[in-house]
Amino acid sequence: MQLKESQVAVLEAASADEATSVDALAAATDLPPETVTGAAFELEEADLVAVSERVDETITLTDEGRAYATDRLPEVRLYETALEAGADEAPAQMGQVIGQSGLEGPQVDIALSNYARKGYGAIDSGEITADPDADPSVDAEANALEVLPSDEETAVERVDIDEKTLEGLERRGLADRRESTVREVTLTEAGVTALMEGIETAETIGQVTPDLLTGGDWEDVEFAEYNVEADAERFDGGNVHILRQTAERVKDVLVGMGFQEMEGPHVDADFWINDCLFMPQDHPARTHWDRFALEAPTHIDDLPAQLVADVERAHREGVGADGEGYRSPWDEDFARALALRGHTTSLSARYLAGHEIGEIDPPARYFSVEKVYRNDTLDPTHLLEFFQIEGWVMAEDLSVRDLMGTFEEFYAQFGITDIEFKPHYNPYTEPSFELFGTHPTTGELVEIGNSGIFREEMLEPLGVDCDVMAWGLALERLLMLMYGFEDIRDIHGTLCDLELLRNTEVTY
Ligand SMILES: N[C@@H](Cc1ccccc1)C(=O)O
Repeated sequence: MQLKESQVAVLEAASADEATSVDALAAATDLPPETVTGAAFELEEADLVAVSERVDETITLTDEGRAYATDRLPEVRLYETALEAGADEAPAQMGQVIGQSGLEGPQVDIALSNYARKGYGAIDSGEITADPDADPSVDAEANALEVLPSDEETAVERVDIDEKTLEGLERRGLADRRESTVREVTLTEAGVTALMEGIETAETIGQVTPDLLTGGDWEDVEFAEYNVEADAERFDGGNVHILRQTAERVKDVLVGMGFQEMEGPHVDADFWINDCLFMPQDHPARTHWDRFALEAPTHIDDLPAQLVADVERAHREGVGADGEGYRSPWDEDFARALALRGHTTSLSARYLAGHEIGEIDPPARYFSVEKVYRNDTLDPTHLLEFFQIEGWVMAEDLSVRDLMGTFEEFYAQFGITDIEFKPHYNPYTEPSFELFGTHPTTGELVEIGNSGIFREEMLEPLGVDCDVMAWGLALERLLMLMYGFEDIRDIHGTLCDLELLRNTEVTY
C-alpha cells in the first residue's frame, strides 16, 4: 500500500488499544496539528483509522489570575492584615490597614469590593472589622486559583471547580474559558493489517514553489488534496458593530410595521428642536449646561415666517379657548440658535410641519434611528451621544391603548415582553409615559424610552388637526435588555468588551 508521508506518520504513531489525540499525534510526528487532522480524515476515509470528536472546555488563568495565584487574592491579603491589626477584636483604621497590607492602585478597590461580599468583615466610615470566623483556606476562588493551570500548554480539561466559582473568576477577569474540539484517532483492524503488511511513502507536495514551476517538476509530483475540515488557527475578522446591526434590525421591524423613515440634520435650530415642541424658552434643558451649541455658524439662516408666527403665538397665548400659553418672552433670535440635536423629535417637528416632504395626511407612520447628543455625565448608563428610535403615528382617533400596543408589538420582536409604563411629563405630550424594561441579569428596571400623545399647543401651529402619538426610545438600552451587559461602555469606546462585540449575534 502507498500512502502520503503525513498519513504514514499518523498511522505509525496511532494505536489500536487507545485513542490518541491530534495534539499528541502532532507532538509524536512533529507535524502541525492541522496536517495531522487532515491525514487522520484521509485515513478514516480509507478505513484505516477511526476518528472520534468531543468538545472540551479548557480553563486557564489570566495574567491577573496568575499574579493572585502567587501573591494571594487582594481581599485575602486585606483580611490577613486586618487580623494582624487586631480588627477581629476592635475596628481598625482602614487607611492604616491598607498601608500595611502593601495593596496598591486598583488592587485596593478590588480588595474592598470583595471583602464584605465574601464575609471577611465589614467596612464602615473609614473603619474595618475582621470576622474572626472567616477562613481564607476555604475561600473557593482562592482555592480555584491554586489548582487552575497557568498557561495554554498545561490547560486542563474541565477541572473540578463548581460552576459558580468559575463564573465568579471569569467575571473578575481572573480565568478564561475556551471550548475546543478534541479529535482522537484509533487504528482500525484494517489499519493494523496495513501496518503489518508494510506501507510505502508516496511523496506529496503541499505547496507550489517557484522551483517546482521553473524546473518543470510540477508535472511529475503528486499534490496533497485540500482539507477544508482541518483545524485552523482562530481568526477574528472584522464585524459590523452590534449597535449598528441592531439599528438595522430596528429599521426592518419598523418598516415591517408600516413605518417610513425620516431624515434630517444633526445640527439644527432650537426652533425645530424645542420651540416647535412647545418647550418654553426658559426651560432648564435649553440652558448652555445641557446643549452643545455651535460656535460657527451660530444661527440658522431662515425659518418659515408663518410657522414662526404661529409657534410664537402658541407660546405666548396658548391654543384653544382655554389655552393660556406661557405668557413669557419669546425671541425669534433665540429660536434660530444652532445646536447638536438633543433628541430626534426635531425631525418629527420638521415632518409634521410639512417642511420636509410637504403636507402629510392621516393615517401615517414615520420613524428614524439616529444619533442625538446630550451634555450628560458619563456613567454606566449614559454617554454624551446615543441612538434614539424616534417615531410617530398620525391618525384620526388615537388613545393610550394604541401607544402601549405599539410598544408591546415592537419590543416583542426583540423578545422583550415585560414592558412597564410610568406616567411622566413632557411639555409637548399629554398624557406622557416613560417605558421601563427588566434587565435580564440584574433584574433591575431600566428606563428605555419616553412617549406620549402630542398636545394641541404643539400640533395646531404645525397645522396638524388629527391625533399624533409619538416616542423616543434608546437603542443602547434596548441592546442592554437584549444582551444583558450592564455598562454602556462595554459596547462603546476604549473600555469596550471585545469578546462581546466579536461573539454576539444579533437575532430577532
Ligand atoms: N423627545 C423625547 C422622546 C419623546 C418623543 C416624542 C414624544 C414623547 C417623547 C426624549 O428625548 O426623551
